[in-house]
Amino acid sequence: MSQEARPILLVAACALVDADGRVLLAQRPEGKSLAGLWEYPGGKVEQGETPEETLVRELEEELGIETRTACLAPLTFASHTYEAFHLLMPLYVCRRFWGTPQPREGQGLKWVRPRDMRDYPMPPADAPLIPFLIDLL
Ligand SMILES: Nc1nc2c([nH]c(=O)n2[C@H]2C[C@H](O)[C@@H](COP(=O)(O)OP(=O)(O)OP(=O)(O)O)O2)c(=O)[nH]1
Repeated sequence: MSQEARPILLVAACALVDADGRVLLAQRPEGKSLAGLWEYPGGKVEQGETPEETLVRELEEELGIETRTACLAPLTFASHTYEAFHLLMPLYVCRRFWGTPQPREGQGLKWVRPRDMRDYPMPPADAPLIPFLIDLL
């Protein structure tokens, strides 16, 4: 696919942080692209949504937790070219949420210290974001 034809895909992602400064990673289930890799919860920004609204929706759908747009602080972003699209992915930090994350879509879940994240294979867009979390936490 030529550079011009590759669309930009906007995906909002969230580093949920617990009281011990650990970040929740979710393992992409079998059958999805990038299956088995550990990612930040989130998803595609739908028409008419802000990225913050996307995250409030996705965190509820994927993990069964509640948060608010005001509880999402922008940290950094990924800009990465995949075969079929160019991913633009703002990464937010959320320390204030209600409920305990549940694997509602059959995904693996793990609370991980940022310095240990390199032990978890992640999509290529995600690894460059780890130092920002190490600095923050
Ligand atoms: N949610 C999330 N998606 C990520 C991360 N890193 C990364 O490259 N992605 C990519 C994977 C997907 O191509 C896209 C997010 O799509 P999605 O999570 O909403 O939808 P999906 O699982 O149905 O994806 P797909 O099977 O359609 O590719 O962004 C990440 O840390 N979190």
